[in-house]
Parts: sequence; C-alpha cells; structure tokens
Amino acid sequence: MPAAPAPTRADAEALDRADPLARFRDRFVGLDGSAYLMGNSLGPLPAATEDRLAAFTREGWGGRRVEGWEEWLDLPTRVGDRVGRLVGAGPGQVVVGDSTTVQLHKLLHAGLSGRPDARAVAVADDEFPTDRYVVDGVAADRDLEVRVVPLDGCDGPVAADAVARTCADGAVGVVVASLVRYRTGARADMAAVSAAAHAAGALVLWDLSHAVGAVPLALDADGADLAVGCTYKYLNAGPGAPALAYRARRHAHLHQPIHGWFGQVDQFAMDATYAPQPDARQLLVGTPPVAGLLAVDEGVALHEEAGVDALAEVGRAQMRMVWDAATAALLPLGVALATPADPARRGQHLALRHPDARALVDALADDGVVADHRAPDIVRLAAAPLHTRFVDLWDAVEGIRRHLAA
Ligand SMILES: Cc1ncc(COP(=O)(O)O)c(C=O)c1O
Ligand SMILES: Nc1c(O)cccc1C(=O)C[C@H](N)C(=O)O
Repeated sequence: MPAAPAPTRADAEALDRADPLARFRDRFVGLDGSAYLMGNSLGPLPAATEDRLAAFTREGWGGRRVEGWEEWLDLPTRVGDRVGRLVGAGPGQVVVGDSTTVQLHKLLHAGLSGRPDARAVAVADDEFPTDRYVVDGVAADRDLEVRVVPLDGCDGPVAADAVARTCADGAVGVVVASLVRYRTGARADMAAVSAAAHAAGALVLWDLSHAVGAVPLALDADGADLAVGCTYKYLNAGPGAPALAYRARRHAHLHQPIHGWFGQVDQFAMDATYAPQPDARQLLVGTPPVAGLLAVDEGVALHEEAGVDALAEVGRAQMRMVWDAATAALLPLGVALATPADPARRGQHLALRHPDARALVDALADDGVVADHRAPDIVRLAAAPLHTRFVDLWDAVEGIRRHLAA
C-alpha cells in the first residue's frame, strides 16, 4: 500500500474545524489549551460530573442522609444497564461496582465454576499485570495449570487460532484476555476469539479497560461470555471509579464466589442464609460506591450524547491521522509503530517504540504535551475523541520528531 501523504499542522487544524465532536472539549474541566493524551489512563473531569458530585454531597449525603439510599440502592444495576447499552449488552447483564481487579477475580471464579473438570486457565501473553496476578492467584487456589496464549506477533492482539491451539485438548476452562492491549493498543476480534474458545469448551473473560468508551462494542452479538472494564479511562468517571462486570444472560447460573448482602434476594429481610439474586445483582457484593457510580453515569451520558457512531468515526480519523503523521515523521528517525496498521485491529492509542521512550515523554511534557511511557520502550498517545484534538496528536508527533532530530 502506498504511504499516505504526511499530514501537516494545517491539515490537523482543518480536521478539528470539521470535527462534529469538537464542541465536547469545552465540557471538560481544566483542559484549556493543553494536549492531554492520557485518556487511556485517567480521563479528564467532565464539568457535569463536578456539578453532579457537588449536588450529591450537598443535597444527597448532606441533605437526605440515610434517606438517600432510596435513590442509591439500585445504582449498580441502573448504571450497569446504561453502560450495557453502550457496549451492546441487553438489560440485566452488567453491574458497576468494585475495582476491575476485584471484578476479574469474581468473574474468573464464576467462569471456572461452570467447568469443574477444567485442568487449566489461559491468559493472553503480556496482559496487564493485575490480570496476570489474578489468573495466577485463582489458578493456585483451584490447583490449575496456567497457559499463556501467544500473541499475533509480539505487538498484535490475541487471535482466534492461538486460542484454539492453546485450548485444543479441552483442558482450559476460561481464557482471560484484553480486547485492546494496554501496551500496544492492538485490538482482538471478539467474535472470532469467542467462537474459537467455545469450540474448545472454554469461556472468554474479556478485560475491556482500553475498549469501553473507546471503540464500538457488541458484547451480546459477538458471543461474549464474561467481561470487566475500567470506567476511569475513556468513560471519564474519575480516579478509582467502580468497574463494570458483564455476565451473559445464558451464564446466569455461573455465580461469583463472594456472597454479600447486595447479591441476596430480599436483601432487607436480613435472612441468615445466602440466597443469590437470579440476575446480574448476584455479581454485587457490598455497599456500592455511590459517588463513583454517579460519575460513571455522567461519563456514559456524555458518550450517549455524542453518539457511538460519531465517536467511532472521529476516533478512527484521529488514529489514521496520528498513524500517518508518525509514519512520515518518525519511522526515518528509528521509531517503530507497535500499534497494528489495520484500523479494525486497533483501539484508541498509538504506541511508539523507541529505546529513549522515557526521555521522549519527558521532552513532550516540557512542551505541554501529556503522554505516557510504558517500560521499557513504549510511548503511548491516546486519542479520546470527546476531548482530544487532531492538533494535540499532531503536536505530539512533531515534538518527538524535533527531540530526535536535535
Ligand atoms: C487492562 C487493564 N486492566 C486493569 C486495570 C486496572 O485495574 P484496577 O482498576 O483494578 O486498578 C488497568 C489499568 O490500570 C488496565 O489497563
Ligand atoms: N489505574 C491506574 C492507577 O490506579 C494509577 C496509575 C495508572 C493507572 C492506569 O490506569 C494505568 C493504565 N491502566 C495503563 O494502561 O497503563
């Protein structure tokens, strides 16, 4: 394929002028003129969330006190269903609460409870550390072998054929994998990977942390089994905001192992014996983090207002532009692109490989561009179309070029 012409700064400015989502940037606090390219780590604060949390503390907690629970008790499922609509999951399958790590632990046990004969659990290579720790811990508890699914090239996503090979002997109960890899931004084919696992008798537990709010998702249609994901990245729900947990309706009999009173039928009957809720509420454990749930609600509302189609379209255009800019300006200077070239196989951050990655990120910071470094040699530039401008991405590439050329 012939290389696309290198975009100029004027091209990036023109793309910003034509961006149908450009008006959303002013709906965030504190961005001003800065290039904030870390929406894949901590999304910025929406102004509406600041107001909602202020109202909650003043009128809710401060005003209604314990009576507030009339409105707060069902937030994990109400917000869960709203997140569900965003990720293509019908009602009653998503809850929000606990951290991503805790949700992973709960759902991995749930998935394995359906395969008492399983001898192994599989995890994609180079997973986010917390996923690997959870898999190793649960495997040790249940006396299971841990199998690592090799990735498509060292930078690519987890692929169906590798999952099929890893699970071929029928021993694997659950495969844990990120849909979008935190390091390279490579994005897996959910339908194909799920089908390959199912054919070998395994379920897939997806980590959607770098996918939810970033790329269009169709969990029900793609045959997803179980999923978790952060809400503080592309959903802008704030540091420590509670994570989503999805369990497909057909797996409602797969129970998470922490028996808490929020998962109990007729919770306020105060029975001494645990009797699980028949639906997604069984995924709940204890008192939900109300402030965090309200922040998730506001983050999802912004995405709904922008529309998933527009988000996907602008997101793809931003990735295309930053990819083309980096290809033209940085490959000649010894930078490699770790993110796949195929738009269908990437999420919303561009990963650049260079031995001086740390120094490059520091140099960008001196120029007012906030990006991040993942050891040993990756620079990540996230494009979150609700608040990222095309020129932010262009300036980041230009900053790296200038630093390397100096
Ligand atoms: C893929 C992935 N999973 C999990 C997490 C974090 O989980 P937790 O919110 O439990 O810290 C992150 C980011 O921190 C992540 O990138
Ligand atoms: N969750 C984080 C945190 O609690 C502290 C610092 C960073 C994070 C992150 O989100 C890191 C991020 N998941 C990553 O992809 O590297």
